[in-house]
Amino acid sequence: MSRLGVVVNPTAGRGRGTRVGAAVHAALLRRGHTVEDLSAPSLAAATARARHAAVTGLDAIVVVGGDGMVHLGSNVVADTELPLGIVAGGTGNDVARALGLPQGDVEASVRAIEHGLARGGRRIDAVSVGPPEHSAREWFVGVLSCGFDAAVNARANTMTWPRGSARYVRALGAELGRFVPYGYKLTLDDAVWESAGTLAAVANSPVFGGGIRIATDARMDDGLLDVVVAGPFTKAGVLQVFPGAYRGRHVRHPAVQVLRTRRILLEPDPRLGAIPPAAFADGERVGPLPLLAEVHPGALTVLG
Ligand SMILES: Nc1ncnc2c1ncn2[C@@H]1O[C@H](COP(=O)(O)OP(=O)(O)OP(=O)(O)O)[C@@H](O)[C@H]1O
Repeated sequence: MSRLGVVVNPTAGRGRGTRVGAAVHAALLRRGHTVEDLSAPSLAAATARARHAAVTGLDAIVVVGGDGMVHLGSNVVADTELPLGIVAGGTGNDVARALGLPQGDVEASVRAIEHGLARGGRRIDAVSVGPPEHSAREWFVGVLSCGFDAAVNARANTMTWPRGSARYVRALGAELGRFVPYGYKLTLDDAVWESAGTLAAVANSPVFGGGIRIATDARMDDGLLDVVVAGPFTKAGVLQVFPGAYRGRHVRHPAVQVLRTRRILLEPDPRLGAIPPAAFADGERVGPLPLLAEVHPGALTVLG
């Protein structure tokens, strides 16, 4: 039987988090595990609690929620031997989906976690990111983006209505009205991409934004990042290409390129276009460019 630190996001899945969290606790206790509740009123407070508990001899950290909770868990256990269990109960479960983990099914998630505890878990890549001039880094496991979608995400976070995906549609309309192409300089292992552009996404996993297949060939255990860049679309072009991205069709567009690298320096280039929006990774705000991101092969152990 294991000693598990469980972090629940009460707001995940449109407010269903508390109920799902209670079901996870009950299921783990029923199966004889010791459960330590590490949930807190905010993401930052929950991260701090989980970090503190991680050094007290837990067998795993288990997060309950969406991609934001996977982000939290990754930032606690990446580059350590402590494994991460995921009970996917968010509105966006892109990382769980990419890993083939159950979604919205507590019993199946608990079985997957126990399977991982018994078999030792699965190693996947994690990505460190931070300002190039400082050594401070945070981790992500899904996709980092500093393109148009990041501007939409930031705008949606300032809105209180409507709820769910309708909020993103409203934010998209608002951002499209003021959209001008951004100026980028991206320095990869073997190439430099300097261009006006609409999209710059650094993908460790193939899907983000609640099902957008941004980097169809990205693998979470290949030691590589798939960098998806798109040239300067018009507003009409954005509207034309965006819906196809849910099926990964955008990569066929001549203005879209997919590059591969282990390390990438993302910088604004004001000569080429507007300052790109602050980056989001796993749906959480990271910060403005410049940013340096680097993949760490096998740095995260996931149960399941
Ligand atoms: N007590 C809390 N613990 C953790 N995260 C919280 C808490 N309260 C609010 N949040 C917020 O919840 C967001 C993450 O939600 P998560 O990804 O787990 O679920 P979700 O339903 O998929 O969310 P969304 O679709 O809104 O991104 C974070 O941005 C975080 O700031």
